[in-house]
Amino acid sequence: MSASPAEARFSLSLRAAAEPDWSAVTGHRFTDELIAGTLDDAVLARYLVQDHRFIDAFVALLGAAIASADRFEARIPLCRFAAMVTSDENDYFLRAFKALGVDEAMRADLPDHPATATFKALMAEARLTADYACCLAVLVVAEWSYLSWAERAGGRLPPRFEHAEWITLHDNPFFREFVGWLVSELDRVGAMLDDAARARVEDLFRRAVAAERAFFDAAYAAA
Ligand SMILES: Cc1ncc(CO)c(N)n1
Repeated sequence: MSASPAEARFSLSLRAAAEPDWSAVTGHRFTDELIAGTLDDAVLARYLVQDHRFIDAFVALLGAAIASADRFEARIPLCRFAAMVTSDENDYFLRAFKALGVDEAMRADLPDHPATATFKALMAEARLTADYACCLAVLVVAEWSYLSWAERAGGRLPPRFEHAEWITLHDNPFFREFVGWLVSELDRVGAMLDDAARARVEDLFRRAVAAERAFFDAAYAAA
């Protein structure tokens, strides 16, 4: 996944340091039920309303990564990914809201769950560093963790599109290649950091994994 084994160790060590939260995210009950097609509609609706707001802050963070990347070769995959999220993925949200009977008034009335607020604040913090490595740390957690749970479906998809498409959006050749590149990019940039900068990346990475776990947990909290 990375240019050299020495660089590869940075992302793997970040992931290992984020246990047990990393495994709690990638093996979360939400993902098990999604893959099995047994996820409760109210849980999915609650999750998607909050996640659409996550995506807003996430696209802004992608923009900061695009702006702070050290070379044009890095801006290209980030731009392509931003284009996918704001087209195919946003379209999925709108169709899923319709299928689940979630209208715009309901979406507007629901407050941010504390888990959403925490995650949005973390993404804003990373974005406002205007530092490529810090932006990458949070992006890598979001995309690598989602690829990891989506891969567990192993190509067997549940019948309803609300479930199946949320899996395939996070496990398809384009997404797999992007996540592989994103992780190798964190390894490349991480190899150039001093100890203090490395510690900042580690801190953001670990807090992002904890935020992912709390975000899935929140979907099961009473409305
Ligand atoms: C909370 C969360 N993390 C990661 C992703 C993947 O982009 C997502 N859609 N939502």
